[in-house]
Amino acid sequence: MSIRLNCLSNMARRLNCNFSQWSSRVFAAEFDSRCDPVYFALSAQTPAADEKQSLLFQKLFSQGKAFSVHAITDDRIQRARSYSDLQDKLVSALPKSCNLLQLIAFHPDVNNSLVKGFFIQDALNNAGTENMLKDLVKSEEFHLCTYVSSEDGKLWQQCVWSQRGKECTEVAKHYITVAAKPEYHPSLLNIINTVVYYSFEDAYRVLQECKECIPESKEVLELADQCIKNSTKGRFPVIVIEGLDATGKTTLTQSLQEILRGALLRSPPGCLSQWRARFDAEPPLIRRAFYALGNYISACDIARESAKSPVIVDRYWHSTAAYAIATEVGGTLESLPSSHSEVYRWPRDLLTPDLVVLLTVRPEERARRLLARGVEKTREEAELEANNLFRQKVEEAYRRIQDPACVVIDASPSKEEVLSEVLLLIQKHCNL
Ligand SMILES: Nc1ncnc2c1ncn2[C@@H]1O[C@H](COP(=O)(O)OP(=O)(O)O)[C@@H](O)[C@H]1O
Ligand SMILES: Nc1ccn([C@H]2C[C@H](O)[C@@H](COP(=O)(O)OP(=O)(O)O)O2)c(=O)n1
Repeated sequence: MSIRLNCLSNMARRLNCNFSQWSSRVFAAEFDSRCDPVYFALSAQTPAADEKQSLLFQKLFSQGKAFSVHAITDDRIQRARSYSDLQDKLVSALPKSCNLLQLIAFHPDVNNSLVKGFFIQDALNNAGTENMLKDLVKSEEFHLCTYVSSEDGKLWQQCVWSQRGKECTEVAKHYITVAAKPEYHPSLLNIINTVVYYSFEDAYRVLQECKECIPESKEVLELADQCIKNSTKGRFPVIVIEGLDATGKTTLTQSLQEILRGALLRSPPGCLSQWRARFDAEPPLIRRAFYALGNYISACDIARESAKSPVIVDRYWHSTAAYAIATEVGGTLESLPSSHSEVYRWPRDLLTPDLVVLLTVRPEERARRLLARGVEKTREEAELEANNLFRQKVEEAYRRIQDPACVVIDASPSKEEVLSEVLLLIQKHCNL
């Protein structure tokens, strides 16, 4: 399957089709995270027939029958939750003959314009699939589109369906043309303040908007209300240890705590543990706001403790931003925002540590440690293991975060060697 799809996106590039102008929303159908999506746009006017385009669209839309679905509400919380629900419904209800892909719609270069949806190819063109999707539209939270060709198969149109009274009716129809690949992967449009938050207020606002649908938000907000805004560091150093799971953070932070006679803290802080699973089950918009607030709550503890002793912190803002960016950005390492992108900047109102150490471990060694530990993996960690690419993206995002940037340590050697290397670093950076 991936070979066929790979061919498809390469084909769009090779064909050098006549690209439509970006006046309208552009759609990107993502077939495989390792290659570019196929980009297409809509046009009210009949485009000139183009052999190459029709060939590409035939492959895209006529593998049996093609559909797309996306949530349409303006409420960002409801839209994010509807998208998650829709994914669960589609995964469980679609027949095996269907291929479920991610489809995103966006206005190039317009921040926060990205809307996530799904593209469905039904190889067997089951009537049941179409009826099931039309049923979904009844909730009025979603738009359903079907794709039809002209009789000669040269032109393709997207038909939009909506529930009108008892009937699911076609409400609009547009021609489809190939669109140029944008300079940046469209997922970058939705990082700032959608999955990575750069101020207490921005993260706080998201949970405020969730108070009705997620009652636990109120309790998290109450804890956030108690934390002192813009808390500042005491006179002792604050050292953050970062890295993927099983890179040795727990082992190292415990040793550092003993040797430096310091305080050991973590983000998210213990007071949020009871709600972590609840927010982990929510879409990224909400889940990442929870972790962002966790950092501000931890910052209060760090400020207090660093007045008394050195502070060692197990995960902090680097983790929050790196996982969020890597999850949000589709495609390969090249799709990550470039090194100087503003997405890697540190939030101005968050307490800054003196040193951030990133532990990296060779993939084979990390797999060995995970296996030896024998704990049940979180869904995300299972994905990390299955998806080497995702792991690389998280690590690369860690490395790109600035002010403070992290110091990268190879944590594959023995515990003792890793500890002494980090102690040397601490001496150098923190005057200890
Ligand atoms: N330097 C090291 N060499 C070999 N094994 C290690 C090393 N550091 C940690 N481990 C082992 O690897 C596993 C994961 O370490 P842990 O500290 O729990 O990682 P994390 O907190 O990053 O998930 C544990 O079983 C631990 O004993
Ligand atoms: N400060 C933090 C800490 C964790 N996170 C998120 C990032 C990932 O989605 C998970 C990783 O957590 P996980 O439970 O695997 O971490 P541990 O290694 O067990 O500490 O939590 C965060 O966003 N911000």
